[in-house]
Amino acid sequence: MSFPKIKHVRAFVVTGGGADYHDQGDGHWIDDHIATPMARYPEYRQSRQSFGINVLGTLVVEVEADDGTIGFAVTTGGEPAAYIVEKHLARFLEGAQITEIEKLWDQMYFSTQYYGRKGLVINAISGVDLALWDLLGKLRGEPVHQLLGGAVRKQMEFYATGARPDLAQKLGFIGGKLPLHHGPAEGEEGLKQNIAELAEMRSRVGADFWLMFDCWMSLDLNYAIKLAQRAHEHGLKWIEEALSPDDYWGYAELKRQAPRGMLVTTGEHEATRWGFRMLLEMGCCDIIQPDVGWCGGLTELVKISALADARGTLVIPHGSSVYSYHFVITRHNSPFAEFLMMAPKADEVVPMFNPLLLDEPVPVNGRLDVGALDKPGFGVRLNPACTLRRPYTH
Ligand SMILES: C[C@H](O)[C@H](O)CC(=O)C(=O)O
Ligand SMILES: [Mg+2]
Repeated sequence: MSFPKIKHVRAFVVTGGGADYHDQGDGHWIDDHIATPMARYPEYRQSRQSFGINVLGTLVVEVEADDGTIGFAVTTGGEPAAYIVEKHLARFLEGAQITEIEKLWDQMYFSTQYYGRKGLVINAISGVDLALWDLLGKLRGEPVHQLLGGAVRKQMEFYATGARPDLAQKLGFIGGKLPLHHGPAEGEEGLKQNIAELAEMRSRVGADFWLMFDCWMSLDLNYAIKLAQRAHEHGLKWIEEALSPDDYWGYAELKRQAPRGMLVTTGEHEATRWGFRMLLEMGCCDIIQPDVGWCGGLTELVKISALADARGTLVIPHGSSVYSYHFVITRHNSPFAEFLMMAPKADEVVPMFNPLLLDEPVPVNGRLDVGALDKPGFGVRLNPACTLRRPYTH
């Protein structure tokens, strides 16, 4: 069977929400005194935007085939990632077969390895990889989940990340993940406030609703162990990304010392099969949370997931909206998914990458039927009302 070849690759940037979900306006829960590694500096404690969390913006990658069909994807990375796509990665794609996704991934990864391996470069590769899967799905007239082997269940269940798990419960989600508000620099008083917030939420949602803490890399091991111990009596289901992503040894110790029954999760800032192999083999966590837009794309996520599956570890992708849903529905070791509440007060469901995508599926009553994903490719369109800027060409 012959497919058109890849004719052209383009990279655009967009600001204001989209895949860079931290790029929100004033008064949003996602920028309200959330614990971060930068909170040791009082001047950067109140707002993550103050230290530049939203400085990159969204990257949009378009891959056009000879017949004019366009696949696209969005991730975080903005202008520097657009440079990498246009000036470095595009050369491997243009003129290649669209069906050569494995080879193209390999070429993108190894040609950038001397300055890449994790972070921005892998975000750029992920964006290209997802655009290739979108294009392949469109050319074959099949949804991406079908290209991955097909759905293993008819419906996905979601937990919600945001400041109001009590409202998420009313909206039908199976659990709520709270941002941790205070880190080690705020001492015992901050720790007490963290526990008080959890206790308050527990009193609102009852005993059975899942509650989790997202610590966004902000803690040290001692604090993380104390937090886990004190949170245990309030039924914390998991403690997420407590430590620096580089501290594999700390995670292994945290997992050893976490109260029995509490899960340790991490991985949203980890990348590639080699990074996740470290987390898995060092016994760092119970759930890995790769972001498909940051870990190397779908081609890499499939490998990461196979490693995890062989060890009995769950893969619950971080955010990434529709790009992760097409994966989650195809894997038994991804039994539920995350939904990031992008409403400023976390009080209603709005599309995660709002306003950038049209037809972006969202959970209804905390659930999404596979039918909502049954469109060619990833099944989403770019919103023409959003201004795309192409900073580089080649
Ligand atoms: C709420 C967290 O600090 C972060 O913004 C999102 C995240 O880590 C997650 O969804 O997981
Ligand atoms: Mg997280």
